[in-house]
Amino acid sequence: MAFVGGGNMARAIIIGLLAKGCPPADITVVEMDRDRRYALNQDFGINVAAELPAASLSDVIVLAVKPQQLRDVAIFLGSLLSNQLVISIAAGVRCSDLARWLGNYGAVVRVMPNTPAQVQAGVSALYAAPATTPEQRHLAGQLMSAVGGVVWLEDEVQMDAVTAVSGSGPAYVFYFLEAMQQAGVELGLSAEQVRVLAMQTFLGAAQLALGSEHDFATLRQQVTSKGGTTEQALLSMETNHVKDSIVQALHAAANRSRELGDILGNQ
Ligand SMILES: NC(=O)C1=CN([C@@H]2O[C@H](COP(=O)(O)OP(=O)(O)OC[C@H]3O[C@@H](n4cnc5c(N)ncnc54)[C@H](O)[C@@H]3O)[C@@H](O)[C@H]2O)C=CC1
Ligand SMILES: O=C(O)[C@@H]1CCC=N1
Repeated sequence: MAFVGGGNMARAIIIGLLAKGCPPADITVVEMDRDRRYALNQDFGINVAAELPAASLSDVIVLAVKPQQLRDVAIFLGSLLSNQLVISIAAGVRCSDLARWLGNYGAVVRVMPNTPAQVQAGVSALYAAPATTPEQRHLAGQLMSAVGGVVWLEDEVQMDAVTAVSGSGPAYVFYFLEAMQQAGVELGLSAEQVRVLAMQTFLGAAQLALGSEHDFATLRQQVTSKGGTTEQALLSMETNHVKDSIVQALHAAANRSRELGDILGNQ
């Protein structure tokens, strides 16, 4: 398989694939930045190249450049395609626009992964363009399930919501962890102590929810003793409209995904 663009997200998927046992020789990355290219080769022993034709030798080509860089890449790549599956992980960009840029090439699957792919704990949503074959859909699902969970979408419009929830999601978790670390330090713990406490709390809570039949609200109530400490924390969050802010933030992310699709699709 080949990746076009060897930045943060491609790197995360590649690390996950290698840890899963994918041979380094099976991965090629086309990366235009010389330092990044060199680092990818040094760190992982994978094939690297500066020019797009190297990617067209692969059966699966994952487009992992920024959404704003995708059109130029696709226009060039289109003339090099024969029968490959093209996967795009770019936020916002719709399958129909990508297929058009590729020269009306329909074997396109749109994927929204996230960076925990690096530790095979990612989650990806996939949407296959109508012209893809069952084998191509299977291949895309296989690739992404090597680095985490997979959810297929019937309606591409849902990709904006997925991007807001799980694509950007790890950043919200880290933001919350940063806040917990700041507070923990202010309250007298060392940064390292809070790091462990906060991380394990997130992991443990997610694992608890995963194995539970209860909804999130019930699990929250199970922590919240009447007249206790959690009640005060949650009261403070309610007073400060924390939940509303988070809801608004996800709407802003989904809006941006839609907007990127509109702007870039009009080019
Ligand atoms: N970072 C994340 O958590 C996620 C990112 N995505 C999507 O993944 C894509 C990549 O995002 P990041 O990895 O964060 O960006 P990034 O900026 O770290 O990586 C993009 C890479 O593409 C390279 N590049 C640009 N034009 C190129 C060309 N013509 N040929 C070869 N290489 C080229 C750049 O040098 C850079 O290394 C974006 O479209 C983004 O929407 C999707 C899900 C999550
Ligand atoms: O921030 C972004 O645009 C990309 C897409 C989802 C996560 N990172």
